[in-house]
Amino acid sequence: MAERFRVTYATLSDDDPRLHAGYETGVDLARTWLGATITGHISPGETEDVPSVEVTSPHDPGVVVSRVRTSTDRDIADAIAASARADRSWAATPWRDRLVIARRVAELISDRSNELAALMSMENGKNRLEALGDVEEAADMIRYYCDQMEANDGYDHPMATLNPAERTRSLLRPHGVWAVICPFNYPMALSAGPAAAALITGNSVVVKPSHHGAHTAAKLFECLREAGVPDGVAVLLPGGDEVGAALVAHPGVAGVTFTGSSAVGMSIVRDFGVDYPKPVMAEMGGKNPAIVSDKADLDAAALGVARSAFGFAGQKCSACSRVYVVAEVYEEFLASLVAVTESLVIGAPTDRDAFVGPVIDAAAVARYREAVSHAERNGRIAVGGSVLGGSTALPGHYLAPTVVTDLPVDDPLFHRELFVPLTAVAAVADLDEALRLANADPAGLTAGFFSREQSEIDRFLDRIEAGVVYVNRPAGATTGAWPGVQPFGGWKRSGSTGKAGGGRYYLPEFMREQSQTVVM
Ligand SMILES: NC(=O)c1ccc[n+]([C@@H]2O[C@H](COP(=O)([O-])OP(=O)(O)OC[C@H]3O[C@@H](n4cnc5c(N)ncnc54)[C@H](O)[C@@H]3O)[C@@H](O)[C@H]2O)c1
Ligand SMILES: N[C@@H](CCC=O)C(=O)O
Repeated sequence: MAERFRVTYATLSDDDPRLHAGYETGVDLARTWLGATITGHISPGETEDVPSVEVTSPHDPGVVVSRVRTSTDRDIADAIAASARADRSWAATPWRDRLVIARRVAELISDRSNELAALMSMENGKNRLEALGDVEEAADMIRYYCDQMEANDGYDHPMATLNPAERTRSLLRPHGVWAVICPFNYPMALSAGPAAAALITGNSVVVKPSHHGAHTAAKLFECLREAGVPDGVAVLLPGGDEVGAALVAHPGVAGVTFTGSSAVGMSIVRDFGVDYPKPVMAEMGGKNPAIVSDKADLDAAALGVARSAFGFAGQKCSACSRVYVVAEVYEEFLASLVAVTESLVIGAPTDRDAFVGPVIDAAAVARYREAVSHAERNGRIAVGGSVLGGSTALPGHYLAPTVVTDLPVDDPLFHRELFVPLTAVAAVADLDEALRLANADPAGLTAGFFSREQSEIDRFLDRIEAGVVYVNRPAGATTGAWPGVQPFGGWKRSGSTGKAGGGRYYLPEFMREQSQTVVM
């Protein structure tokens, strides 16, 4: 086993050659997995021979990463039935025993972080440090949720009594079959995290990955099996959007954690639980602002904004896609941001030095082209603006990191989540105007602020409407939360529950309270 390194999203220095040697060994192993057929639960009578989707690497459309077999309606119905049967004994398994298994899963993930990260780099284009971070975040989420279960005594507590002959306890109990629907951009952390939370709290879980995360999810399922999660307790159901829709429409699903776009998330929030209310956790899109005061360290601000705007080519829900800068320092900040942006290395995600990799698909390239041409007509491109893919070195969906200026503050580029490496910058009169604009958007996921003045910091923290906020963070103005450190969840259009993953209030969302009074 390769030596372990703990890479987080705030890891800025990566000059240890052993880290890179480990990852490169992972690349060699992951290459041998390319082209595999990804299947999940296949019902008796169904075969592998149903429509499958060929998933190619965003870096190189000539590389087939996987063939994802589409789960059939029968697979889905049978998987949910099997999951419901398995859940009875899983829910009855003492929670401490469930934690032993979950912690084994976390160790297996950490042991395999190099090959899992390398596979992810090929599957969705995430660069090596970010992919290693995604894998390690998955393991740390599991560890954190285990610690939370222990810290809360399995959420089983004695209550007061009104009669000496009576004993009452309050306990949180699982719901049953829990669906986890995952986005393409964090295929380990955002499948393993919610799935582990569901399992630790005694639910069985059915996971529907994105096509560009299905291979990584299949490797997660190998860890679950090897750690001892019983058959049926965790089921993989690969497929497209229609599989996700069929899963949430099935009456046997008791709860759902969805992570993805606001449009899909809001439709699930509206439609899930027709006969009676059922828990739905929807973690959705962002349009995350950074505010730069005239009292800021402008170099730190430029670095933090660039890392958050262009890390994973702008494809994080937490990406910084709009920046409001107090007019006095606007030109100086912009020059610094342009310089940092020009210095970013664009390259194959498995390359050691690459910071910006490809975007996920041709649809993302089309969104970028449209946004750039809109910015050229209505504002100014300060840096970037070109489609780079198609060369021998960069055959896939590569885009230049782009900073757009001189747009009116109500321009759609300040409000549409684009999920490409493009950020819009505007000058504002003061912090009050910046806060008003930041809060005017219906999204409320993350936000960042740069200022050295405490009274301004207090005002920002008091008034900003977002679930995850950072002040003076060059490692990421709006990105880079870590489980147990920064609970991650959105306000307003960005999240449905007001509680956050990787935080103290997450596990109870997967359970329902029962008070039990017994007269002796
Ligand atoms: N708030 C967060 O924590 C968070 C984290 C990561 C990504 N995101 C958001 O996710 C989006 C990017 O991911 P994406 O492009 O994979 O999102 P997406 O909404 O297109 O897809 C997410 C998942 O939902 C499935 N799906 C699609 N239609 C469905 C339906 N009608 N019913 C059930 N499932 C359906 C997809 O197949 C996929 O597995 C961005 O908007 C980003 O901001 C949010
Ligand atoms: N947790 C990640 C974002 C996940 C969304 O895509 C961050 O904090 O940057």
